[in-house]
Amino acid sequence: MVLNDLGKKINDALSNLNKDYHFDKQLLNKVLKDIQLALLQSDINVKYVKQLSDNILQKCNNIEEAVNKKKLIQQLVVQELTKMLDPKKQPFSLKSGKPNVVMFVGLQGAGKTTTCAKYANYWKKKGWRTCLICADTFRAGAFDQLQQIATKIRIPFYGNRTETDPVAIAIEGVKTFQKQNFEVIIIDTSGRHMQESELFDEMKQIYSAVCPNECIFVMDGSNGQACLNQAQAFKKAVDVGSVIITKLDGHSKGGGALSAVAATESPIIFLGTGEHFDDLETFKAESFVKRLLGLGDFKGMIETVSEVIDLESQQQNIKQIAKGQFTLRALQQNYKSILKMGSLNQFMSMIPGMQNIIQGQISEKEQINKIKKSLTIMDSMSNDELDGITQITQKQLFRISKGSGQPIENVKLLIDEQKTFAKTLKKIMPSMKDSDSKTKRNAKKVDGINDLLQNLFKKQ
Ligand SMILES: Nc1nc2c(ncn2[C@@H]2O[C@H](COP(=O)(O)OP(=O)(O)OP(=O)(O)O)[C@@H](O)[C@H]2O)c(=O)[nH]1
Repeated sequence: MVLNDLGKKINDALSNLNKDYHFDKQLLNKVLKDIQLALLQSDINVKYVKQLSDNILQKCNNIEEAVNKKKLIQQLVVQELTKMLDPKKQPFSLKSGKPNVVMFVGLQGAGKTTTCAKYANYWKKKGWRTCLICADTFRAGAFDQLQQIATKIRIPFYGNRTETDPVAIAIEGVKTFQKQNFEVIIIDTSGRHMQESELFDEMKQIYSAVCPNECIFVMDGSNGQACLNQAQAFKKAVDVGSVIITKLDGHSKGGGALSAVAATESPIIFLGTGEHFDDLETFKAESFVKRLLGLGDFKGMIETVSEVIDLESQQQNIKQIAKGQFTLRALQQNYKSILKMGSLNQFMSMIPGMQNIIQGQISEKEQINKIKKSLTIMDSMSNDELDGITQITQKQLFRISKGSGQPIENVKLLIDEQKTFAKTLKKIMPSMKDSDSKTKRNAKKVDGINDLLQNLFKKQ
């Protein structure tokens, strides 16, 4: 995940507090110094670093009495980092069935066009009627770039190659899509330099003309603490509702951008973590900090799982699983749910300790490919085969392999995988028999998905 190094360094500092050590003020100061160093190395503003360690020190008055000192300080670090990154302001939430107009602004090359596409893809995957408008008439090629991406992710696109007025394009695009009952109408605008007052005026004109429900400021995270001035300049010009920080992949100094934006009190909603459409991580301060420190985020995980799995419509599936019948169809449904969850790595980092397990294992792209291959194979199976009514014979193996275009070994591997999951579930199901509460059902789904995910991350 983003800022892996920071998380590792803070954890290294905390490991000095193992119970066996003799604890005194000197040791506490050393631990706090190491934490300060880790934060400074990831470019977090020195003012925040000082504030954070002062606050922790103040709350450590009775630490000698604490049974688990490491845990106490870890909790304080989580609290203080969360406080720093959480502006306590709720970001805009989309209204279902209504046209939500979302305008993207930012400096030249910050990653607006790419992020518009990622944002569109994110909401489309969640079932929203989403579309894209190119109101960038400044950069030659912006029209083609967005149109090509829109085609790739199958999202309706509006642009006008011959019109030179971005305001007219934005108005026309919004009108067109409103008439067609689109719910998320995304406007990409030209990139600006902070000194270019004309382009700032143009941005204000588009803003006034379309009155967006949400204005998102896209910022290049590799600019570190300079992000603060940029965010403030844009906030002054238009009513920036929230921020997306891009290019945080592999940027060890990403803490600078995070803390700088936090100072503007605009909620950060997503982080851009790569050039691909799926490289977008949702950002919630507490969840982010917990995952950063490898503590997992069960609340976030349950929310994610409940969001993508319609428990009511899956009653039949759950009943079957409860009887220990984990069929290929159940596996197919679970794999489809996993694909809907967005970033797999982000999901995995919600599981405590999983961060260490997945490091060095197969990449997210490889996992997704593996799932997609399995789904292609299952698409070539009959209903009876998926439901376990017919045994899959050698002849059927050949048919499925031919139909899916996958080698026969992959078909066998998938069937073995399903048998392993079924066995595991049979073992753990009896302990759940006496429960039917929603939370336990959700927790059970999470368990099942954990098993699947753990397996996916194994090197083949
Ligand atoms: N590594 C990485 N690259 C990114 C990310 N987001 C965007 N990029 C890359 O940044 C470059 C600029 O992205 P664009 O989306 O064209 O930027 P823009 O803000 O629309 O550019 P202008 O319209 O000229 O202002 C492209 O090469 C993108 O692939 C990210 O999260 N990570």
